[in-house]
Amino acid sequence: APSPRPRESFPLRPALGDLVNLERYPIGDLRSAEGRALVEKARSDLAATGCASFPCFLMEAALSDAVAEATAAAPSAFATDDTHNAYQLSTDAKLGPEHVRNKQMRTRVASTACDELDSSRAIRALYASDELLGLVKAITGKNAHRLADPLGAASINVFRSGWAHAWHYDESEFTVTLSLVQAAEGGAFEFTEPLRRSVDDLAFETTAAVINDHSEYAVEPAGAACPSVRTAPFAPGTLQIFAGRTSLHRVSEVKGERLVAVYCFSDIEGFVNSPEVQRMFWGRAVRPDR
Ligand SMILES: O=C(O)CCC(=O)C(=O)O
Ligand SMILES: [Fe+2]
Repeated sequence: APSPRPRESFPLRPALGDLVNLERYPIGDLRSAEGRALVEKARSDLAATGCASFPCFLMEAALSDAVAEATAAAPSAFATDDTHNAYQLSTDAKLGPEHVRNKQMRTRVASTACDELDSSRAIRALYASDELLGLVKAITGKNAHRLADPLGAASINVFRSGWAHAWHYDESEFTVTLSLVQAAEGGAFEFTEPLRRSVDDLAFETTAAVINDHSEYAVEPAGAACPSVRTAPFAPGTLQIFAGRTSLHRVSEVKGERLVAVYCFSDIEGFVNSPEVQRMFWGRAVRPDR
C-alpha cells in the first residue's frame, strides 16, 4: 500500500515549478536562450563523457517528498542477487570463462516497482511530466516515450550495506536517474566515456581494461590502456542522463543505504519489459491494463 503522505508541504497536483528548480533549469521553455544553452551543454557532456548531470534539479519540498516515499517503500523492495557479464548476454561458448565476454560478476540490488509508488507524489509526477520527456528528447536527439511497464517505467534502485552493481552496459540506449539518498560510504556511480559504436561492437580490450583496473575481477584480454573512469555527482536531487548502452558503468559497493529513482524511456511507444525481466527485477510479472 502507498505510504501515508506528509501533506504539510507538497501539493497533491504538483505543477512543474513545484517539482523542478526552473530558475536553474528552465525546462518549460527549451527554446529560450537559457533553455538552448542548457540542452547544448548537456548534449556535449553526454557525447564527451557518457553522462550529463543536473545538480539541484528538484525543488526542496519535492526532494523531501521523494526521499520520504522512497525510504518508506525501500524495506519491502524485491531483492536480486545475481551474476552477469558486462554485456548482460548469455555465455559465448567459443570464449573462456575468464574472457570479458563471459566473466560472471556479482550484482546485488533491490527495486521498488512503479506500481508501489503513488502517481501523485513527486517521483512519479516528475516522470509523468511532458517537460522532462522534452528534455530527454532534446538532449538525446532521439524520439523517446515513457514506458507502459507497470513495474519498470519508473522504479527505485535500493542498495543496502555490502551491495553493488557490477560493471555493465544497459539494454536501453539512455537511462535517466534521480539521486535520492546517498550511501554513508561508497555507492559511487562510475562510468566511462562511450566505448562502443553499436551493440555489435563489444570493445573487448577497453572493457576488460576498466574491469581489471577498477574492480576485484581479473579478465582477458589484459594489457590495454584503461579509458578514464569518472564518478557522477550524487547530491540528493541530482538528475542525470547517461548513455548506458555504450558507456560502461557500475555502482561501487555501498555502506548504509543508497536510493536512486530510475526513469526509463524507449524509442518504442508502449514498451513493456518481458515477463522474464519483470520477474528478475521485481519478483512478479504485471502486464498493462487495456
Ligand atoms: O543505481 C544507479 O545509479 C544506476 C544503476 C544502473 O546502472 C542500472 O540500474 O542499470
Ligand atoms: Fe545500468
